[in-house]
Amino acid sequence: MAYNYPAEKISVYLSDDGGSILTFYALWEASLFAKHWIPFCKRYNIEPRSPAAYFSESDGHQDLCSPEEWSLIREMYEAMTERIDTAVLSGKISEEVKANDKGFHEWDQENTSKNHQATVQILIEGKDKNANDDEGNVLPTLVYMAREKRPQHHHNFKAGAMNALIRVSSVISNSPIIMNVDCDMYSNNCDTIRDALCFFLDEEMGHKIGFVQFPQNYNNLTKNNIYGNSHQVTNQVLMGGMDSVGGPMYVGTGCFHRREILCGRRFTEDYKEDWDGGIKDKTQENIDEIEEKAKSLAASTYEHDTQWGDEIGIKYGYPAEDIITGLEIHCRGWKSVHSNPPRPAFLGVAPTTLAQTLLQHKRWSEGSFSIFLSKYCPFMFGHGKIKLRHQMGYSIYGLWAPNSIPTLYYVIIPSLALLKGISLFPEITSPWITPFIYVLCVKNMYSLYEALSCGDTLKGWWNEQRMWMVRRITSYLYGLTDTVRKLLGLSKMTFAVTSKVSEQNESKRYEQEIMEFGSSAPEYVIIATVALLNLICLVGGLSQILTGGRNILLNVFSPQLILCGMLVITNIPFYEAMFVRKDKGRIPFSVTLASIGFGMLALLVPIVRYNSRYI
Ligand SMILES: O=c1ccn([C@@H]2O[C@H](COP(=O)(O)OP(=O)(O)O[C@H]3O[C@H](CO)[C@@H](O)[C@H](O)[C@H]3O)[C@@H](O)[C@H]2O)c(=O)[nH]1
Ligand SMILES: [Mn+2]
Repeated sequence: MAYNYPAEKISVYLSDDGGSILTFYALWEASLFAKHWIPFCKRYNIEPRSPAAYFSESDGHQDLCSPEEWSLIREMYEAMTERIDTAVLSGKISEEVKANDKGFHEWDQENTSKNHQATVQILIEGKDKNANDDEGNVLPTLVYMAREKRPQHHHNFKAGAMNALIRVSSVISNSPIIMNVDCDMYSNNCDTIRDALCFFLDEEMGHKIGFVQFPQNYNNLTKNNIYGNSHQVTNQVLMGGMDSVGGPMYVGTGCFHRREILCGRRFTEDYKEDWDGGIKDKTQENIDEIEEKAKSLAASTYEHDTQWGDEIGIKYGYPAEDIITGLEIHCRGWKSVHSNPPRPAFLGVAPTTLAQTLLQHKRWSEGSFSIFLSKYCPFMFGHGKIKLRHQMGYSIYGLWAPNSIPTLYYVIIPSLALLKGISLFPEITSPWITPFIYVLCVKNMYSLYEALSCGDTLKGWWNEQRMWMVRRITSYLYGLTDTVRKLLGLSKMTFAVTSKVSEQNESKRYEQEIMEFGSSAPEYVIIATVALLNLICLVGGLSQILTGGRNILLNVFSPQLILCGMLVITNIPFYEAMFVRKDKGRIPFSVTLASIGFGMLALLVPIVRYNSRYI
């Protein structure tokens, strides 16, 4: 709401899929606080303009204005958050508060998060003369929306919510550009709207651009980010690279779309945006009428027998609705733009535990793989419509899930073979080893170079290598099996929302960069088994080579020894979590026990290599 942009041209919509009166109350409080906060931001040009972010990072900004004024606004903010927290704790809103706004009566009837009627409440009607801030300036329009949800109707998760928002906003503001941002992100740069509009308004290229995507950046990353969530390389290298062959993917948040494009429009060379044509002039209709009309558009049956979710709006039926929607837009002829300004446009919350990270990656890998196998496979769907390199850029994610199988092979079989004295690679002195060494060195050196040049630390890169492996043998494996199950009709699509809260000790360990396990999830058993197995194989293999005492053996087995040794070094935090750490986030004993069991089983598996001279 506090963007550096004419307020009468901004309308802000909050979609609350839970349909909670507490969320509505918080938004109502925010609408009152905005009257003081927005003029304060603009007067002193402060940044970031999310009050939560601003007050958490600055105590000493008093030199901007008089200390009294600063303290006053801060006290106002704190009093507001306290009132909201109290309401959340008690779980209800007092009658006194309810009397302030007709919107609270929407909850007079029984409402649950999965079963509730549509609610649309215009909290600030931007063009209303009474809706001014402290200094008499116009405020942006502010709307609360909870689409109707009924257990008997499928709600299509985030895509369904976005489509309801597109329709509801069409009768309230109908602005030609729609920016969307997830609930776990905030705006960090007050000039972002202007930045994005520069692309759409460009005289030469502007008419070709369908959306402007800002990267996902996080404000809670630790220095060496143990869970490999920095995404700097993806943002700068992959997205930047795609920018040169047609444009980055739509990644679901921090993105500006043309409304018409979300509604299915194809690109034509003579396309020209009608900047004022569609915008609603609200003075003729009264608010109640608009709200009623908007509610009917957010009904759970509205989309039945329509093109919504297919030809119109965000696509349904895939866990990564964003990627597929972006692909379709590109295939309809539009370009997109990757904009990565030095001051990040949006900041969000990265997962702070291993479980959250793995869950997120499971959804991404599963979503992208099911796209790859569907009629939207970038190579087929994009054939003849987008460049081959663009198709390849799209497919990197698509092949994450099947990548779990070769990775599992590489982290288990060569090590086991080492223990059993079976050689799988050419001798270290043979010229045939060159491709292996070349791939190993070049891949690692290049990824190290990329990471460092994108601002990651050396240790951060190393942690990323560990997570690279862990994600492949857990999340991606699950993504693969779940996709196959879905193909066979054994399970249905879900959208596992990533949790955004962690317990205090957990957060402390996150800040200290200590990996969080704590529960006995099956994926931890996989991680622990692989770690233990490699340790046993390394010790066993090494001692055999040493006792064998023959130079030839070392010669033959060094590739496997190097691989196994590297795995063991990568896995050090897992050994610590199993055998050294005492805190609650360690790997539970039951997991260690199970992985010892599985490790034993794996040792029993016979490995046979035909035509080998060394068995
Ligand atoms: O039934 C639902 C489920 C989710 N959401 C919203 O969807 C957003 C994304 O969910 P989140 O749990 O934050 O998922 P992430 O793992 O962070 O999502 C990433 O990946 C998704 C695709 O898988 C994209 O849609 C997101 O934009 C992108 O941030 C949030 O704002 C949710 O409120 C809904 O509105 N309704
Ligand atoms: Mn998110």
